[in-house]
Amino acid sequence: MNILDKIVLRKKEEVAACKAQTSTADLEKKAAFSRETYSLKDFLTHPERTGIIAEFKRKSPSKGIINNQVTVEEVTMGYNQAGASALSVLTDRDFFMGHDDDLMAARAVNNIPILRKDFMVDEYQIIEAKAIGADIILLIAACLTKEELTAFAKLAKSLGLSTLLEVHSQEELDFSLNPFIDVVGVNNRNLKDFTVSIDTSLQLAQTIPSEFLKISESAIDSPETIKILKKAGFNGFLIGENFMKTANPGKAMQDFVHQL
Ligand SMILES: O=C(O)c1ccccc1NCC(=O)[C@H](O)[C@H](O)COP(=O)(O)O
Repeated sequence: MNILDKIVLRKKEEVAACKAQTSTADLEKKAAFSRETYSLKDFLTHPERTGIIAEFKRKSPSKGIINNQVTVEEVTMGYNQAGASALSVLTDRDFFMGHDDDLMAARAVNNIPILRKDFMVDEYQIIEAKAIGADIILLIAACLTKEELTAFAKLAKSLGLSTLLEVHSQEELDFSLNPFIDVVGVNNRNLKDFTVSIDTSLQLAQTIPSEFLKISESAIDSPETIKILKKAGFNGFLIGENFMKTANPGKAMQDFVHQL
């Protein structure tokens, strides 16, 4: 079984356990559920923001521990000050050492959009995302059917959340677009075998319909790569490891941005 299938299998068990503990009616009573959300599209195109979606990621299946010596507050505030258009916070525990508490902590100290970076397999998680203070959900085409992608994005829209659709191939792009999607992300990492190539973004750039903003995700490790991706038409760039592997990820992003 590949890693993505393992993650999805475990996620379905986790969600079933959460549902047994906390109802959606209880989630809807949380204070964050009623807050006004920030729009990913607005912040990606804001002239004073960089287009970078900066990720808080302690660990990953491909790299193991990246950094577990920093706090979510210091890192996300550093990213915000360095001009992030949005924050991405991993909430998956078993494979990424994330937690819902990390997102809530980031929410408490930041006023820019936050992506709940997790593997969405059930509508319950979308309601939960709103209840913990997220503004954006991620839908990974490789894990979902066309019907699920439409239903999940439609629910997100009805809650005021932005949807980032993630694809890795032309085939995924062809079946997964729907009118409720806000932004299309091309993941340069093959989540089944961990190989990475920026060419994935460059190849798909032209075939993403122009009504969608587009972002490139993963393995972005230099300002030169951003310049190439911008030329290819990308509006946003999801970066995790390149910043998180340093002792001060916020400062690393600031230095990176100065070279753009
Ligand atoms: O990063 C992994 O190893 C991974 C493995 C399996 C599923 C998802 C995975 N990563 C999620 C991501 O796409 C990245 O965290 C994100 O795009 C940032 O990538 P990077 O800048 O390379 O840390």
